[in-house]
This record gives sequence, C-alpha cells and structure tokens, in this order.
Amino acid sequence: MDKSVTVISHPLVQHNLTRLRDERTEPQEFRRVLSEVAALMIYEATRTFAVEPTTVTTPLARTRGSRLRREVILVPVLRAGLGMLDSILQLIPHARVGFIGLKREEKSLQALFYHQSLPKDLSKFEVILIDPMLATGGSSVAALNLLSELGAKHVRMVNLVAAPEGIRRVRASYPDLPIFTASIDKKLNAKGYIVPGLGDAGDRLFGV
Ligand SMILES: O=P(O)(O)OC[C@H]1O[C@H](OP(=O)(O)OP(=O)(O)O)[C@H](O)[C@@H]1O
Ligand SMILES: O=c1cc[nH]c(=O)[nH]1
Ligand SMILES: [Mg+2]
Repeated sequence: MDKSVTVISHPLVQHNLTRLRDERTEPQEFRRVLSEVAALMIYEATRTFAVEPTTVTTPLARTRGSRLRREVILVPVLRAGLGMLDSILQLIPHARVGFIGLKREEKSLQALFYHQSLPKDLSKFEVILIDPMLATGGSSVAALNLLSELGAKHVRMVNLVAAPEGIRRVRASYPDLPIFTASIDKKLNAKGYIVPGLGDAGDRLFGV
C-alpha cells in the first residue's frame, strides 16, 4: 500500500468515526465528535513536523530543547473543513488559518472554486489541508493546486474518510503528499458519495 497514506487506527479515532458514520447522530453531536476526532488525528498528522534544536534555561540549568522549524498554517476547505478547525487550533494555537472555498457540483462532481484567503507566499509554512471527506479527489486536487501555485512546499492533508478513487486521483498529481485518514472506505457510489462513508459531511455538520 501507499506509504504516504497513514490510516490512524487509534481506538478513540475509530470509536468517534463510528459515531460520525451513524445516521442517527444529529448535527449538534456530529459537530462535537468531529471536533474531538480532529484533535486526535492532528496529533498523528504532525508527528513528522520538522524541528530544530534550541536551548532553554530552566529555573535550574541551561538545557537542550527543540522547536518547530516552520510556521504552521491550517487550511480548512469550506464548509466541512470548518468542523475540524477549532480543536486543531486548540492544539496549535500559534498556527495561522487560511481558507479555501470549494463546492462540488452535484451532477458533474466538479469542484467549483468560490473563495480563498491565503498568504501570497506559502513557501515557508508547514501547511495542513483539512477536509473530512476525500471522495473523487476533485476538491483536494483543486485545493492542492492552489497551494502549490502559492509556493507551498511542505503540505500534508487530513481527511477523516478517504475513498480509494480519491487517493488515486491525488496521487496522480502529488505522488508523495502525506495523507492522514481514519479510514480508506470501500468505494464511491454512482453519485460520488463515499460508501459506507458518513453521508454529506457539510450537511450533517450544519443541518443544511
Ligand atoms: O473529493 P470530492 O469528490 O471533491 O468530494 C469531497 C468534497 O465534498 C465535500 O464538500 P462539498 O462540495 O459537499 O461542500 P460543503 O463542504 O460546502 O458541503 C467535502 O467536504 C469535500 O470538500
Ligand atoms: O461521501 C461524500 C462525498 C463527498 N462529500 C461528502 O461530504 N461526502
Ligand atoms: Mg457538502
């Protein structure tokens, strides 16, 4: 299997994923659980962040330490990526936040771009692209292309659920991009939904 895809098998992640899959989970609970699972996933997704040595003076002595080498920017894909943002920010409070707005057109399944707010130059950042769903991969590739046009060099992606088709599509353009997911599901259905999946993540989050 693809070495750049990490399936996070931690029991708490899998427990929460199952709650999110459950069709009876209402938006209020869905928001809470998605937020919790995002925090657990980010712990794993940041494990390979580049660090550099530093020194620090404790009340008792000078000692060696370590600090992140690059600034961090979180980039949720609107809307559903917003559901993972707050809890990740709690863990990386110094991170900046950029936004990419994409909406998948129902019939063509093309990702339509409608918003971006990002720094002009992303080259110095550790970028984390956040979206609960990687389905056909159209939205992810569109977001990754934009990040790449802005010079991003250190990008990783966090998707709660990924379809094999989406991973293949991302791989065709970004062969080494690290992808962190809680599950590689079975397939896409005829309407481009992930099966078994959890339905439309944006709708389940916001009730619309
Ligand atoms: O891999 P793809 O086939 O492109 O599908 C995945 C995209 O679909 C969902 O967003 P959607 O377009 O439903 O927008 P929303 O978050 O506003 O509901 C999801 O959050 C991804 O961004
Ligand atoms: O299953 C899917 C596919 C695309 N977007 C979603 O929110 N869910
Ligand atoms: Mg949606």
